[in-house]
Amino acid sequence: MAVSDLLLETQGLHFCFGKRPILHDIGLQVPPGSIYGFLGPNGAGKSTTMRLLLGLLRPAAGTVQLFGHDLARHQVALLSRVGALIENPSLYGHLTGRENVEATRRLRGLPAHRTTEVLALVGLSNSGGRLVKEYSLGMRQRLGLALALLPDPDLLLLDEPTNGLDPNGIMEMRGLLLRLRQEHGKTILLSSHLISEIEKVATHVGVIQQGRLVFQGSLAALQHRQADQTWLVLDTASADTCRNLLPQLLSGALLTGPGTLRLPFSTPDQVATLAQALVAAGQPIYGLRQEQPSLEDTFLQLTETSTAL
Ligand SMILES: Nc1ncnc2c1ncn2[C@@H]1O[C@H](COP(=O)(O)OP(=O)(O)OP(=O)(O)O)[C@@H](O)[C@H]1O
Repeated sequence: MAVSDLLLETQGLHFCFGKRPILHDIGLQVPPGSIYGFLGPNGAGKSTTMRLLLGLLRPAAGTVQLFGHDLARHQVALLSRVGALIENPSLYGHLTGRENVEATRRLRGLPAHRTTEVLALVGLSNSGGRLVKEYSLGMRQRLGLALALLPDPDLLLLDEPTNGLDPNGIMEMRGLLLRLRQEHGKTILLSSHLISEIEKVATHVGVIQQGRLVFQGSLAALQHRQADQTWLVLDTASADTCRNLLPQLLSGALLTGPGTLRLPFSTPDQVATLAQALVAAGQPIYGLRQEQPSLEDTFLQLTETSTAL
């Protein structure tokens, strides 16, 4: 994709807290109209990156381009087109949902009809008259999103928007994000440490591990990554014993349970040889099968093995 086609792009972004390097050479590429899942384990650097994107922190090196312009040079104008939900939204519990939206709307000098519109957008039209202290966590998150949507931004930056929500709240948030993209043309960058929450909504994915981007591309490309990889999974009585008895065949195998070993599948002959060797060594075979890694496995592999990249 040509550089100018990207709605959000960072180049060579570095950041340190004091002397401690936190982000290394982050090059995000967020296409317009995408839902970009920014994935990484706790402490990987997702929130820090999002703070840089919002101009809340300054990079040690590198640039942030929003809508084709340099954030450092046009911060106010560019951020007026961005809505953000970072951590828990600050809401007034003693006011109603509608009053909370009204307070922010007035502060920002936006037209009155926006309050009704954003409440409808996040599905809170009927609950707008209730006090926020009576809201569920899911409703609070959606109200936070309503505040972010007030200026009708082109880009939404959402930091772990489903964190702490129950399955129903997660489903509602997911439906809402899909609608915002499909029906309202929003581009959304959302962070999460769970691939399961991203894979149902994202069109694109960036995986960050220890401050480095270790994968970036379409969700299909991430799914494709696992397609050419197959595992051979052995269920037996004692995985450890098998590994000790057959070091040549099983030295590269991963113990995934007391009686389960996983190794890269190569050929059908490998299966036959292993089966024969196990029988000869007096070890039971409860199961010997080929398995395709799930998207979650791929994500775990990326975030476990990429520390040296
Ligand atoms: N204010 C701070 N001062 C010093 N170090 C910090 C500060 N904030 C975050 N860090 C460190 O920076 C690293 C990245 O943190 P960050 O919050 O960006 O990660 P994250 O991917 O958002 O994780 P989480 O999912 O836990 O929020 C972590 O090692 C964290 O300890």
